[in-house]
Amino acid sequence: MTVIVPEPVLSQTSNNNNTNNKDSNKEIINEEDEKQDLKLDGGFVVPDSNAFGHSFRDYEKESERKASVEQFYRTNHINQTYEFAIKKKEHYGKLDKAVMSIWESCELLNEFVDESDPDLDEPQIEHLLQTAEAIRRDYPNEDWLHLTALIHDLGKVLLHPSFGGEPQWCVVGDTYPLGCAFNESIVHHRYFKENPDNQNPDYNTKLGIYTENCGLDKVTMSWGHDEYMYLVAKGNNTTLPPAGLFIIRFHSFYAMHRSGSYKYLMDDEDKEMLKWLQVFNKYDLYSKSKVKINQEEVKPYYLSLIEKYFPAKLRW
Ligand SMILES: O[C@H]1[C@H](O)[C@@H](O)[C@H](O)[C@@H](O)[C@H]1O
Ligand SMILES: [Fe+2]
Ligand SMILES: [Fe+2]
Repeated sequence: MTVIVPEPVLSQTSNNNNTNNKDSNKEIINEEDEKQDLKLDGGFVVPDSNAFGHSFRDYEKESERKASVEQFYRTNHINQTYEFAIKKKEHYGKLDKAVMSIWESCELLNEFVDESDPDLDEPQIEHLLQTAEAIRRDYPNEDWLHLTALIHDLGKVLLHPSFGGEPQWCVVGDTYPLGCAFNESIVHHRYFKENPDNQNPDYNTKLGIYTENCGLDKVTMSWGHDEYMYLVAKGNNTTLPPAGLFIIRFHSFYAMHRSGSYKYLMDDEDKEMLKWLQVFNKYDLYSKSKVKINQEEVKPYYLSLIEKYFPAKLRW
């Protein structure tokens, strides 16, 4: 079956006069890229500040979450090695941990707050619904995008005891390639100094074990909820289009989709898919708020999408 994914809507008149939307988080965002992003946002108005009154993704700003988020990234950066990620992928790729519907696993996320996130301290299910509902408003005809948004963070069920009760440092947070040098645009980059791969001459060069433009599909990313949910979706034969799978798999790879690093690992198809990921990212990031979605009201719509794109029960 061929699934045709339309081009992202290029809104001619961006209704966004907000010049204050650059995250002051040391991410190098090129002006041109930023302008292009805004045209791609389908009309979404980027808020000035997060629920704590700060700019989004500001990892240096003093706040009630700063110290714990930094501690999170320290542990993450020291422990995510190439070998570690390969082992986790093999282990979880078996999909023998649980059999469960998509909605059941959404509900499991009710109890978790993401320790890596400076912008949100609400249970994860709120974030899933906020993202999906925001993107649905601006892209009413792309139902695959609504479902992608609903499930993009579902891999965080790895935190749950019935999935192995993994610690936060290998489930949440931004992701990055392993087996090659850590790029400086990665949040709290300095903590990689203590990562053993940083000393390994096979892994600490620009390309490391990869070849120029080999394609992200060939790259082993740090282990977390993105890769896990990708494996679950693929392994259960979802009919979501490739762009949906790409969003799920790389939405935490901010060094690539926001800072423009690691282009040398991408192939032409990745560059095509990136357009949709950048559309999605606006909603993923800027819909984070204290506003609650009425779950019971929207549930029937999402159940119908789940039924369209997934089997009733999935192997996890
Ligand atoms: O803290 C957040 C959160 O864990 C998200 O789910 C992830 O996708 C982001 O990359 C990360 O910055
Ligand atoms: Fe995520
Ligand atoms: Fe998210």
